Amino acid sequence: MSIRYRLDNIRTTYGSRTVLDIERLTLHSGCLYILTGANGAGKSTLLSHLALLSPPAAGNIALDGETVHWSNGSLLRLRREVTLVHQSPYLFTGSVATNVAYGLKLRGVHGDSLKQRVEDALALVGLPGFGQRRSRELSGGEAQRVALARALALETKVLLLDEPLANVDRETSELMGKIISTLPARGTTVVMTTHDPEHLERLQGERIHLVAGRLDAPRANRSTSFDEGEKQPCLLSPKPAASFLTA
Ligand SMILES: Nc1ncnc2c1ncn2[C@@H]1O[C@H](COP(=O)(O)OP(=O)(O)OP(=O)(O)O)[C@@H](O)[C@H]1O
Repeated sequence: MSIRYRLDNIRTTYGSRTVLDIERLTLHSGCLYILTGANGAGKSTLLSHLALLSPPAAGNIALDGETVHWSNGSLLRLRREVTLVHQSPYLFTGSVATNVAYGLKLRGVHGDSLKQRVEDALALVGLPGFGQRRSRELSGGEAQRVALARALALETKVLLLDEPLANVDRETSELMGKIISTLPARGTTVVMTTHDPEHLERLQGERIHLVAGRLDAPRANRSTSFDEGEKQPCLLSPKPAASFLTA
């Protein structure tokens, strides 16, 4: 059991308007969190903080016990532990394989190992053999799955998904839901947003509910708030697999 994120006294403002105000939020390794809330409640803003892409106006974020310093070289290193998949993910012109390989190449993966990880990731999202397809010729649902494959290939400690199941058909949604559900058992911290109550039921994650930028009903977020000695109910696996793509 380990604490992945600890957020303290987070306040985010746009002009004079406070859009996020979170006193304490603790997220663990090996957990799936479902982030809910009405339009404008602050879900994407919270995801962008967790992705370490934008700093809050005030407050502290620690990832794996390391406080994030927003202007320091360690930020890039910490960012590599986190992958954010946007609701309308951007795929580069070119092949699907080029897209999936992109982040891996940046991390120094090349040759046969790169090829294998790309193929494995595509197979995982149910698109085996799609590597040579042109990304611009994909349907919306296929593009969404390629974006998920690109994220999964990186095997980061944290996967943040902004409405990953919103624009896909039921079959794809069920497939992606199943894939997402397997990740916590491998040690990954997954945070995904949804507006669909069915996903809450189906994915069985720990719910984080935002109302106008604040955590709603502390009881609903009980398991996300760490108190010494409190049982952590969402810890699924004490031993993350070395590589889930080959597991
Ligand atoms: N760049 C920005 N400038 C000004 N206000 C912003 C900006 N980005 C977000 N906001 C405001 O911050 C609040 C939270 O927005 P956010 O996108 O985090 O909500 P959300 O819960 O993700 O909404 P949705 O479900 O519609 O995607 C909203 O009131 C939004 O208008």
